Amino acid sequence: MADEKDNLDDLRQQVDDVDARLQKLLMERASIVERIAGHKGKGPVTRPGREAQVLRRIVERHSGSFPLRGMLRIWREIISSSSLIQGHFDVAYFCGDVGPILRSITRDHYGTLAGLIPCGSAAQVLQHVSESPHVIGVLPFPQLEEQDSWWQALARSGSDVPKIIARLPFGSMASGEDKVEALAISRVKPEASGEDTSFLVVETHEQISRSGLRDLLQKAGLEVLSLRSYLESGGSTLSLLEVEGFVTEADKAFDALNALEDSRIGQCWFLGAAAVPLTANAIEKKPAGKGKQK
Ligand SMILES: O=C(O)C(=O)C[C@]1(C(=O)O)C=C[C@@H](O)C=C1
Repeated sequence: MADEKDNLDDLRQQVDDVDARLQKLLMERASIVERIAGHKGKGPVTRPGREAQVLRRIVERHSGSFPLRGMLRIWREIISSSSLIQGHFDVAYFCGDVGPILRSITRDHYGTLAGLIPCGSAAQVLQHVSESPHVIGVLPFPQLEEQDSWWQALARSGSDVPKIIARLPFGSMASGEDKVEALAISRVKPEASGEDTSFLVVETHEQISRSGLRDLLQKAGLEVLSLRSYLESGGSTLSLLEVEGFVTEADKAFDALNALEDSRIGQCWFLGAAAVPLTANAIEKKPAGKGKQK
């Protein structure tokens, strides 16, 4: 029931006023972003760690009836448009088995204006990203027992080797598609967001059980969250590990692994890191829908 004090025209006028203020604030935000761009030089413009911090703050502050998922979606558009103010970037995504879903996850995350490059294979995505610092790649999250997965191509050294920089969807936005996850790769250096997981590849020369490998890594101070293994033709095994925290080659855990001097362990590579996405729980616990909030 409408409140008798409220006059419809007045209320619409108030909405118009709020819209004008919002737009003015977004234009002000854009001019600040232009100044941020001046600090970045010619390098890549996106900073996934910072983006995660911005979105987490949106969740913390949120209250009232405006749906949080919608709010996050708006902010993804703001952030992506703000990246494009600073410089062009394209997103190459793998349109294999889960192609249509990966496309919509990519579009949700990188916004309406990002140029999307559909790729028929993960190798093509990797090639686009390797060739340009202005291309981000989106690839399916590695599955448990895949024999041929794209992450093996990142297990090498070199400054032009792409790194994992983000995990999508970050805001668990498109309902029904949440179960499909993807990883974004780029030549941007991964940056910590304060709540991250990292991806490492460890080579092992002899048969070693999953739990044995987990124990060894724990000795080096690494908390393994998940592990995927791949047997190479030469007989050694490559294992992709997702570990707790932001752990780069510069981390003491890498030295600790070498210091173990365990002959079963070979090389170890840092593949990148990603901000831990918002859980559906964190989003749903925020009120949405009709009714006044405290
Ligand atoms: O903080 C920055 O570096 C920005 O460029 C601003 C901003 C944003 O809109 O908040 C935009 C793009 C980056 O990926 C991260 C954040």
